Amino acid sequence: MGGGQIAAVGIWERERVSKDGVRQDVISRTLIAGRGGLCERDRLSLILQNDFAVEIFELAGILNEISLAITKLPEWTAPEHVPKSMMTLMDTVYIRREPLGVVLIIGAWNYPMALIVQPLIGAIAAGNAAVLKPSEVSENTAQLLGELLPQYLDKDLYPVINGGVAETTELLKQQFDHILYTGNTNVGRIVMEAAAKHLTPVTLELGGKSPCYIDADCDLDVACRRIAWGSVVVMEMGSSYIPSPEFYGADPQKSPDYGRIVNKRHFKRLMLLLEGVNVTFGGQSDEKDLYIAPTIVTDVDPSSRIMQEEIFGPLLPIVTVNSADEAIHFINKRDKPLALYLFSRNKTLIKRMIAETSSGGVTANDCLIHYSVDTLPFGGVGKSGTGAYHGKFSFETFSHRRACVLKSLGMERMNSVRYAPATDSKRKWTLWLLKKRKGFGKIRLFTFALLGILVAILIKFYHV
Ligand SMILES: NC(=O)c1ccc[n+]([C@@H]2O[C@H](COP(=O)([O-])OP(=O)(O)OC[C@H]3O[C@@H](n4cnc5c(N)ncnc54)[C@H](O)[C@@H]3O)[C@@H](O)[C@H]2O)c1
Ligand SMILES: CC(C)=CCC/C(C)=C/CC/C(C)=C/C=O
Repeated sequence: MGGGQIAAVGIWERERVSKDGVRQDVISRTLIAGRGGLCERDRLSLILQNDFAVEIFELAGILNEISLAITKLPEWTAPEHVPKSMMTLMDTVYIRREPLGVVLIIGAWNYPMALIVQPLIGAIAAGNAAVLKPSEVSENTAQLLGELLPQYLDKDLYPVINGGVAETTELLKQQFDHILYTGNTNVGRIVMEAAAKHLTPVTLELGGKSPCYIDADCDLDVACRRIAWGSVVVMEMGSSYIPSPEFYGADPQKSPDYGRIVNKRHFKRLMLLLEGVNVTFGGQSDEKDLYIAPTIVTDVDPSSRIMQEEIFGPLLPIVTVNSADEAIHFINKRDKPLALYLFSRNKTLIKRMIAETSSGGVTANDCLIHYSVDTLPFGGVGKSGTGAYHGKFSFETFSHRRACVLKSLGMERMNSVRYAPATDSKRKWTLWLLKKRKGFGKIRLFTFALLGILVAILIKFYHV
């Protein structure tokens, strides 16, 4: 796709969304159209085999966010009236959310549908056109998105560009109004560099290592089950780390619920991480089947590869610490993670660990749940990412907040205090007028008007 074509899409969209009434109608219809398309389970199941995982981890979030956006759109797009200073007391002061223009959404392979469509919902709700670049690693979903979306959404406004590094590199040369990228930190740098050439703002949804602390005061059985579930969900793999057949039977390779490594490259990468470490559970693999058993590694050296690199597979290294303080120190010595998981019965300790560390999000006594709450922003901090989305935060990410002050041409006497020639009295009045008064939002317009008139009389009286 050429830059001209993308720019043209942006201009047309900007014109089309410039009237709020039209905008809401267009957006609602677009979201509803998308919803119909994505609900078509018969089409999806052609390619997506594991219905439970697809429905719960990919589609549920998408459908809930579409409903939320449709319901909340009038509220999100309404002008937001804000507290005023004395100087703007008689003016209309508000924030207007406007579309940014044309945004680029680049997805990763582990939730290939959700990582493209969830940001897209926010982009559409905010009134943007969006170019979509699904991950080529999950090629079936990429193909499905390429086939399905143009059937339900305007293909000029929401084109799907499929391809690999070469195509993404070409796309990144174009000028966009925002880029949301999900993927690894190294490519995150490439995306940010390309965006910087056009001064394009970015949301980077990156990764890294997310620590999980298990306190001595904990129900280990519950913690293990929830951590096992969390590992499964993130890795698109499946097995309980508990040495029991509870989740997947005696042989996870035979379980229909247990996934496979996404491709040979990732299989080899994971097997390399296992070299020279102490495997205490699992470790079996079958390259032809891209299968790696759920594996626990203990007595890990913090400088080993498995502790340095992001894993993204069914390998769980366990580091023993002697205290919560040591765990906090361990976490703070490393890059700020995308997520932090804390398991303890001690609520005071959980609050302390949250206060003394930093991460994109936290879930206590479970894994990943903060991702599913659409009233929470989802994103990283530091090396795990910049910016956030989900629910209203997606809408905000893809909106420009335009500061609007609408004055009348009257009240010139009050304004005169800031005009030359400067006097001490004018200086004092101006400083007073610039002060923000608490509680203005609750005072009625009538009281505002009275106050304004009073100020004007005082200023006239003092001949400033
Ligand atoms: N923060 C989040 O929400 C989130 C969610 C899922 C995954 N992740 C992170 O994503 C990573 C896994 O994804 P991945 O990076 O292996 O995914 P990936 O290989 O699917 O790549 C992601 C995207 O980057 C593009 N890309 C790859 N190399 C590129 C290059 N040189 N130049 C330009 N574009 C390029 C790909 O085409 C793809 O669309 C992990 O680090 C994981 O933690 C983060
Ligand atoms: C549906 C429930 C209960 C949780 C959602 C879990 C989920 C899909 C997490 C994904 C988190 C994510 C994108 C991690 C990054 O790699």
